[in-house]
Parts: sequence; structure tokens; C-alpha cells
Amino acid sequence: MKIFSAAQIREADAYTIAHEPVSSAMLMERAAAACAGWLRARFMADTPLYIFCGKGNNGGDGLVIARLLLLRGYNVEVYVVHNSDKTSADRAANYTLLEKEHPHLLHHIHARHDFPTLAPGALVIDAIFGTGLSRPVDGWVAGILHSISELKDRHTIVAIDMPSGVMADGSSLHAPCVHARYTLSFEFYKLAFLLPENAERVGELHILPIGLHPTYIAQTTTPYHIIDEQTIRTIYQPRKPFSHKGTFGHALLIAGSFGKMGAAVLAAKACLRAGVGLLTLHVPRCGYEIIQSTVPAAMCVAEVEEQYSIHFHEGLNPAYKCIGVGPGIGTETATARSLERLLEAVKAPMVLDADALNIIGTYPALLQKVPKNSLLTPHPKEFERLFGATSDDFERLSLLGKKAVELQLYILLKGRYTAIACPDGAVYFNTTGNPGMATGGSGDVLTGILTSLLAQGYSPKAAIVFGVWLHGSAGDQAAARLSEEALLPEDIIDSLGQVFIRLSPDKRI
Ligand SMILES: NC(=O)C1=CN([C@@H]2O[C@H](COP(=O)(O)OP(=O)(O)OC[C@H]3O[C@@H](n4cnc5c(N)ncnc54)[C@H](OP(=O)(O)O)[C@@H]3O)[C@@H](O)[C@H]2O)[C@@H](O)CC1
Ligand SMILES: Nc1ncnc2c1ncn2[C@@H]1O[C@H](COP(=O)(O)OP(=O)(O)O)[C@@H](O)[C@H]1O
Ligand SMILES: [K+]
Repeated sequence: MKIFSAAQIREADAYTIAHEPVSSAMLMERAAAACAGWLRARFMADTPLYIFCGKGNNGGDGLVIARLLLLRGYNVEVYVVHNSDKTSADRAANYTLLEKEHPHLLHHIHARHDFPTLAPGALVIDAIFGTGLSRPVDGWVAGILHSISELKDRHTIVAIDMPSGVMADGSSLHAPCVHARYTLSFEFYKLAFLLPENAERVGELHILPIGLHPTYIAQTTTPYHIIDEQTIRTIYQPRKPFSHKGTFGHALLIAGSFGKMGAAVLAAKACLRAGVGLLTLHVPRCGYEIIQSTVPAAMCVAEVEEQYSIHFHEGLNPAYKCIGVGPGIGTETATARSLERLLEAVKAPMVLDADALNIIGTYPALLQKVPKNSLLTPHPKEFERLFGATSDDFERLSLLGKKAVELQLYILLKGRYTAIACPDGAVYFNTTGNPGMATGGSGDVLTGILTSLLAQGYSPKAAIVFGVWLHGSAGDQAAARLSEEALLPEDIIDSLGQVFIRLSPDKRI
């Protein structure tokens, strides 16, 4: 699914009007009808409803929502926020319509002191600004956005298309914005919704289809995409009946150290459950019995060194199709030296995570030695150690994309919506996963999955897109069974099977 900029959304709008028997007024009616339907399904008609409308088309949506809900007997008051002397034609037409039928329900805000006192338990609709916001809001209008946000603990705030004040394609980190409980957005995710800095403003996001033209959507390019299950179904390769363990590759995982062998166990189990043919683990001496007894399907190479692995660059088996390195290996100088030798020796794409990334953060020259098309999986702190601090999430996203292209690596940035930047400039956002996965060890599971998929012959792009989606989907399956609170990384691994079964319905028993 593509993520479009505000300018592209305007084009999609215009294209739909030009190529379908639909006027801009009808499109506004459709958008508002989708919102009114959503609201009617959740809120009773006697809920006191306050709709705040701006002077552009977002305000027009608000006016149409008011008209549609009044028809259904809702208890509506409309407040027009006079942010501008200008107005859009469709908004003006809908204002006239409402004024004719319900003049007593229309109120006007020209200054902050015009803000009303709300009835208890009210529902507040924010239709002041949408994708047309061109600059941060200031003056008394900023005060109105602030007054709405102040209501959020006592009232339900629903934003139409965007929480007012949030810009679709740029940072509004320090700008006044509405903090909504729900955002009902039309047709597309906006980039701003996917970045942590807007989490508290967007609240629970619902994307409502309004039938924008499929040809425009298909023809228009954008670097930003949402990973959807339809795409995953085109990537997933079911096993063929005559396949054998050699078909699914031999992976090497370099993981664990004294006190952190759990990271190696989690990565290894995930690698096996994601379908690898053969797995070898390279661990320090202290990990030998642990691996042999907890992951019997894996082979184990143990070092003479008791606590840390420092010789993993030596005697590499040419049969390894993919090497994953990092979970729990520590950042000892000798480990860092071995990592450098490993990066010099390996030519195929690898998976680098956790301490492997922290070592590279300390010795940045190592970045140039990482084999092209490798997968790097930092969380935000590791990302900062690798590439430096940024002042907002848009700047960090742009740095992520720039580094992926410059270094010809796949780099992801973990989070609620993990972003995957590719060497060709594309960026994919994953929407699966849940806060139950915010437990140490979930990242080790991801490393195991990615190493497994690369070893099985998935291309680096397919492996990282599929792997991140799979990891989050397994987390969602596990949370449905166990709750988010009780979810452990092991449960993500145990749920991988259910996700594979979902992808191959013919294999259901
Ligand atoms: N295809 C779709 O998805 C469909 C989209 N639709 C809807 O259209 C919306 C986009 O409408 P839009 O383009 O009229 O812009 P909108 O968000 O109302 O803002 C414009 C207003 O904001 C003002 N303004 C701007 N910056 C400001 C500031 N910093 N501080 C103060 N004022 C500022 C600007 O004033 P001006 O700059 O002109 O003085 C003007 O008054 C979209 O979000 C969706 O809700 C549906 O109706 C149909 C299908
Ligand atoms: N709130 C959340 N929503 C979705 N996914 C999450 C959430 N919190 C964590 N995750 C996922 O869990 C994983 C945590 O990885 P990481 O921080 O590296 O953990 P660790 O290094 O402790 O194993 C990431 O893949 C991340 O995307
Ligand atoms: K809005």
C-alpha cells in the first residue's frame, strides 16, 4: 500500500473528479459519510456533540458530518473557527446548506475566549485543519488547538483526516496540535502517522476508504509503502514436496556470551522455526551445554574462550548461506577485532544486530566493510550510536533512507511501525506487532528470522520485508492468546507456525 504526500493526495482527489462521475462536493460527501457511519456505530445519538470546523475542505467535511448526524437525530453544535478570511467553494456551499436548515446550531470563534464550555461526556470532532496545513499554526488559532487538547481526559476527541496542527509530510514536533483519541483518515496512511513523535496526537488510527481512483494510485510513485498481507503472499514461498534440508540453506548464528546465552537460544529457535534447513551456532565455551540441551536441532561450535566469542572469523564453513551476528556477543575489543575480520572475509549479505551494531558504532570505519545488501536491524538507540542524533523523527527517517542508499544496505529502524530503508531508496513500514513485544529478547527473535529467510534463498529485500512482517504477526497471534503483558519472546517464536499456516490455507488440517 502506497503512502502519498499531501500534494499527491490532492492530485488523487483531482484525478478521481476528472475520471469518475463524481464532483468534488460528492467526494466531500463520501468522506463525511464514512466518518458519520463510523461515529454512529460507536456513539449514541444523545451524546453531546461539538464539531469544530476550519475554513478549508477539512472544515467542509465537519459541516457535512454535522448535517448527516442531525438527520439521524444527533445532538450537534457546530463551531466555525475563523482561521482565515478565505474559504473553499465546497465548504462554503455546505455552510450555506447548514445555515439554511439549522442557523441556531452554528457558532463562531474569532478569538480564544470564544471557546465554549462543553457538556459532560461530550464528543468533540476536530475538523479544523487536514492535509492543507501549510505552516505551523500560531496565534489564537493555536490557542484553540490547545483548548481542544486540554479536553482529552474528560471528553472523546475524534480528528477528521489529520489531528489539526499535524503536518502530513514534515515534522510538527514543536507545533501546537490537537491530541486526538481517534483519527479517522481518508484512504491513505500519512507519513506523519507512522512516526513516534505524533503517536499521542493521532491516537487510534482508522483509515476509511473513500474510493479514490485506482489508476492514479497504481500509476503514482512514492518511496514510502505500508507492508500489507497481499504483498507478503506474493513473497512467501511454500515448500515443494520434494524439497530436503539442503533446499533451505545452512545458517550460522554468532550470538551469546556469559550471562547472555538467552539471546543465542532465542535467535536460534526463531531461525529454525522460520524454516532454515541447517543451523550452526557459534558460541563461547560457557554456551556449549546450553545450546546443545535447549536447541537440539542446531549444531554448535564452541570456542576455547570461556566467556566471549573472539575467533568467529576463523574456519568459516563455505556451506553457510547466511551469517547472522550480534545478539548478546558483547563489545570486548577482541570480539570487535573478530567482527572486523569476519566482515572482511564474508561477501554474501549478512544480518547484523545488537552488539555487532554497537561495535560498529564505536568503530565507524567498519561500516564500509559490511557486505553490500546486508541487513542491519538497529533499535532507535543503536541507530543513534551508528549514525548520530537527529532533531526530529522526519530528520531521522531521512537519515535512515540516505544511509541505506549511500552504503547499499537494508537498514531498519525498530518501533511501533518499523521502517525498512532499502538501497534503491524505497522505505517500507510494518504495521504488525504490538507493545507486548517490548520485552528484551524480541529483537533476537527477529535476527533469527531474518538470518533464516536469507539462508533459505529469499532475496535481501524479500527477507527483510517478510521477516519483519512475520515477526510482528507472530507477536500479534501470541498476544491474542496470552495478552500483551504476559507475552515473552519465546511466545513469538511459538506462534510463527500459526502465521505460516495462515499464509498457506491449503495446509490447514
Ligand atoms: N482526497 C481526499 O482525501 C479528500 C479530502 N477532503 C478533505 O479536504 C482536506 C484538505 O482540504 P484543504 O486542502 O482545503 O485544506 P485544509 O486541511 O482544510 O486546510 C486549509 C485551511 O487551513 C488554513 N491554513 C493552512 N495553514 C494554516 C495555519 N498554519 N494557520 C492557520 N490557518 C492555516 C487555510 O487558510 P489560508 O492559508 O487559505 O489562509 C485554509 O483555511 C482533507 O484533509 C480532507 O479533510 C475531503 O473533503 C474530500 C476528499
Ligand atoms: N509497541 C510495539 N509495537 C510493535 N512492535 C514492537 C513494539 N515494541 C517493540 N516492538 C518490536 O519488538 C522488537 C524489539 O527489539 P529490540 O528493541 O531490539 O529488543 P531486544 O534487543 O531487547 O531483543 C522490535 O522488532 C520492535 O519492532
Ligand atoms: K482535523
